Amino acid sequence: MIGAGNMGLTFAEGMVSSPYLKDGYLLVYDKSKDVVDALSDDKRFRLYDNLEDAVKIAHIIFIAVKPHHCEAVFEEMKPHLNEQQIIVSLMAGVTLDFITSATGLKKAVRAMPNLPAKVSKGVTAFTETSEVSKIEQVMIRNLLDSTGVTIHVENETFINKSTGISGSGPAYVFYFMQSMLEAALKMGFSDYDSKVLVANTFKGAIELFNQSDISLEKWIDRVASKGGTTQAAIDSMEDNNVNQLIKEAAYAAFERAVELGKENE
Ligand SMILES: NC(=O)C1=CN([C@@H]2O[C@H](COP(=O)(O)OP(=O)(O)OC[C@H]3O[C@@H](n4cnc5c(N)ncnc54)[C@H](O)[C@@H]3O)[C@@H](O)[C@H]2O)C=CC1
Ligand SMILES: O=C(O)[C@@H]1CCC=N1
Repeated sequence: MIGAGNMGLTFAEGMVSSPYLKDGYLLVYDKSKDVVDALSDDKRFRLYDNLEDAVKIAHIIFIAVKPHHCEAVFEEMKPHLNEQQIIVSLMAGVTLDFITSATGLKKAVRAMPNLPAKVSKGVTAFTETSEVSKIEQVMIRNLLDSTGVTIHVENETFINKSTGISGSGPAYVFYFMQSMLEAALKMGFSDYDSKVLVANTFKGAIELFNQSDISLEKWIDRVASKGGTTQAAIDSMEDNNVNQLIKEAAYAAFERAVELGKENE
């Protein structure tokens, strides 16, 4: 695992606690001394402060640095790679073409995870170059599944699209929660009560949604009595075009993922 920040460490932890990796089989490299020091007593990982030593012996190389840092990492690791190795990028935007040309590797996977992976509730979309065999796909999928659920998508456009829906999506949910929290505080609830009201409203609504095949529209109808309070709220959101604005936000993230790919060409 190259880069043990939010995502890299989350996946490293998920993978070592899965049945697919024995303790001590995951090599972790991060450029930051603080990150390496913080993990130095962690017996689950083999820590490296030298990229060359780690990548030489790895079978599968995960990379989770920020997109603008990857070019330097690829350049440094390229001389030490061999063509049997598989590279799995968790980075937004960076294309398979760029990854394969910058590393010389042919077997490459692009995965788009999200932050709930930290609590094993993540969702990851992935796709790969044609050189990655079916068996290798299953192997990678098993590792990605260690942080939640995984979907396979047919091409990279869907990786950029999933960035706009699920990769960035937790932030949209937090944004909506923040607005509701601010409304609760303004109404005079305490900090604690506001958090309890908001967090449990999201949690409960999602559990209901997951427990049946009923559409979201029908769920809205079940909450909203004719001429009642919910209808007043939904009408206010419709008048303010909130539905359209949320869709535009998801597309903005999708388009930014495409742009990030171009910036790394
Ligand atoms: N945070 C999120 O919710 C999501 C992030 N991602 C992707 O994951 C990647 C990492 O993001 P975060 O974990 O949030 O960032 P982060 O900043 O928490 O972690 C990046 C890590 O890379 C290390 N690093 C920087 N340069 C390095 C180098 N040359 N060699 C080795 N390590 C190096 C840093 O020290 C840091 O620990 C990004 O490419 C992002 O697009 C994807 C989906 C969701
Ligand atoms: O904001 C970003 O660029 C990364 C990718 C998806 C979530 N965080």
